[in-house]
Amino acid sequence: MIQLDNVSVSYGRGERKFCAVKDVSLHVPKSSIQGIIGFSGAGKSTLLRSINLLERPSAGRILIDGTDLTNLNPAQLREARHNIGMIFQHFNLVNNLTVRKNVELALKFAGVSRAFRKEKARQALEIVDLAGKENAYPGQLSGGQKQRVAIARALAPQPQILLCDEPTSAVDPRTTGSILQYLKDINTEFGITTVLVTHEMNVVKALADEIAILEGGALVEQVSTKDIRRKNFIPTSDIGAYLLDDSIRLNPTVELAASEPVQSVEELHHV
Ligand SMILES: Nc1ncnc2c1ncn2[C@@H]1O[C@H](COP(=O)(O)OP(=O)(O)OP(=O)(O)O)[C@@H](O)[C@H]1O
Repeated sequence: MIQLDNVSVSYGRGERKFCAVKDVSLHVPKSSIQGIIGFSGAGKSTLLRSINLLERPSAGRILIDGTDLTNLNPAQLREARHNIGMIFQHFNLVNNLTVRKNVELALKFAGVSRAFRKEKARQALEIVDLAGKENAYPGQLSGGQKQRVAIARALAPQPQILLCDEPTSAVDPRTTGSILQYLKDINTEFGITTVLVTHEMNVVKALADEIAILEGGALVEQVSTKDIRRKNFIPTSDIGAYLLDDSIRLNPTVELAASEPVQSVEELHHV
């Protein structure tokens, strides 16, 4: 279970201080899928990254199964993060490591023995149907396969929570369907609580149980996909209205891209 209590996140200091997430409270029940949507710059990624403290809130609490992550010391936080997997828009694979070594990364950082790592990586790659690709390098894979490796990497430590930052934005529309299916199957089979940031209305409706709408860093609306399907949803925000149209993608400029380098050492440790 994830509980965000009055979370705010700021960037910069003094006169340059900018509040990217403003006083957001959100409850994500165990084993559910929470979508987060909003226009570009609304604070979606910042909010998602605050859940594992990749962005530390300037105010509020992040409770995971009742433990407030903002109160933990660095060693405790590292331990807590083993329970939280993360996948990124541009996969963040390490290009000079094989698929298997990429999947083993989080386990290696956790000090897991080589034999156990290998077995966990094998199991995780099986889940995403990449059992034959252990020795391939990321450069030899399609975008969809790279994202499946990233999913396997996030799953290998058997987390209870999976954070997904635009997981289908950098793959073609046909591949999007298969990535969504893997995420859905993983949620159903392992009961992993999933938080999904996306621009794509059809993606969030296909996957999420609940959808939170952010505008200017604030949570302006929350709706269940069940209510949308039953036509029980009367939107009060612009984006809420877009939810009724499957063809809309809030940020059409996202490029179908090859993988980008890992963005920070902390991120690399948190895969
Ligand atoms: N590291 C940073 N330093 C300063 N400002 C930042 C930083 N990261 C994000 N921001 C700003 O915070 C705001 C929210 O950014 P964020 O990436 O969370 O939005 P988003 O909704 O995920 O956008 P997008 O859909 O374009 O990815 C934006 O105005 C952005 O410019």
